[in-house]
Amino acid sequence: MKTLIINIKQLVQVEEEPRKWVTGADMAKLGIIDDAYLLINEDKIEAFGKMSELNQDAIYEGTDTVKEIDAKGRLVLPAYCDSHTHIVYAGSREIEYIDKIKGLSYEEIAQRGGGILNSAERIRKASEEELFDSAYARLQEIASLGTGAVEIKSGYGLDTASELKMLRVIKRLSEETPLTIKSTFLGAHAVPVEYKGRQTEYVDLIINEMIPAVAAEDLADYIDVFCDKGFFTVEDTDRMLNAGMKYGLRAKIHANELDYSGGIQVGVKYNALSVDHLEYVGDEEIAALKGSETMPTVLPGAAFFLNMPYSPVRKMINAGLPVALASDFNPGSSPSGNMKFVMSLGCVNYKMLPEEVINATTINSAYAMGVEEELGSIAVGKKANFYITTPITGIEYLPYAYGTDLVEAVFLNGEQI
Ligand SMILES: N=CN[C@@H](CCC(=O)O)C(=O)O
Ligand SMILES: [Zn+2]
Repeated sequence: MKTLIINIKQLVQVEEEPRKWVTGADMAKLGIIDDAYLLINEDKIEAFGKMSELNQDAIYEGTDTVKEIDAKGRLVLPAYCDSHTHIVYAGSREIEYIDKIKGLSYEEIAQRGGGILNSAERIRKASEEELFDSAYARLQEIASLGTGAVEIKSGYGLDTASELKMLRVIKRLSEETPLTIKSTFLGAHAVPVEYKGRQTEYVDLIINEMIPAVAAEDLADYIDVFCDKGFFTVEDTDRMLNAGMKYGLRAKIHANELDYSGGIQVGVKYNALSVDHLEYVGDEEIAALKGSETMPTVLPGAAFFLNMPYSPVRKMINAGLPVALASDFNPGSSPSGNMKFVMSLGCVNYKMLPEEVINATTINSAYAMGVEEELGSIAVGKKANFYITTPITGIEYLPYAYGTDLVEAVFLNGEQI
């Protein structure tokens, strides 16, 4: 079955030659075809181009069914790739939100047993079924907002059985939803209460028990560590990434959210796919990232929600680096997976241009979750994951109208959801 979309006002993020990522000044460039068509064959992109070049007869030849959609006045963009989320969780944390409004810091809330440990207590009590159902509903919500691929972390279990439970839920989500899902083991998200004061022993548990168990069931694509002040040290991180590497788990880590933690450097040392958060980035961190294969990933929703300093995105782009943006959807620091709002925050708070935030949430975030060969742009042979907007003026309107849902239809694997 083929789907032909005609009269597209702007077909956005088209690539004749697929790239792995977009860096530096190129981030402000975007392939756009005005007055375009897009042809889908089953679950893949078969062709695209200008309406004036469309040969309808050739498309209909030898095909029984061609579904035609007239997109007059509308834009078509590749679905977002959200490369950093914690979407499997039990219960919201609006009480901490109030504590934050009253002036408590993220670290103070964590020290009082709130934060990640609060979510850990709840996830340990929750059944796999409950976790699946709530995460499934969140995935449906983000898919309706235009997200087609998502990375999901464990990290609220903090004991072997509960971490495995979370990862099994992620596996089931990837089997039972049309979204493309990558799974990350984050046993080193925080030290659980029962290991308080015994951090090294908890790290030993992760290395000797959790990582082998995760690998034995083939439950994760990546390994993550929260390498930051008050959480895991560079030495802990080094040990865990080294252990993960032996089981084929590439690093994708939380780094430099709370301080110049050394997380970026240790991530690059292990050829991490991405280092995420990056509120504290100076010349040394930029030098470490230059020439590496590691995607600097910024999480504007978390910095906004926690009222944190903003990552020096402009400085990184000016230094020629690529930058990805992700939602960090989680109950504590970013209770939203709305990638259009992430783009708006990128523009307003990080002075990124609309072209830059689109690159950062599509091709670059696809790289940051290891799916850039199949997703993240409109290119022949790539998976047909895209959305059609409501009638709008152009790409600038997307981040500008920050509170309006402008998604009219979402297609994942060639099918409208
Ligand atoms: N910074 C570390 N971890 C999460 C927060 C998780 C939570 O507070 O529950 C993050 O990415 O923001
Ligand atoms: Zn996170």
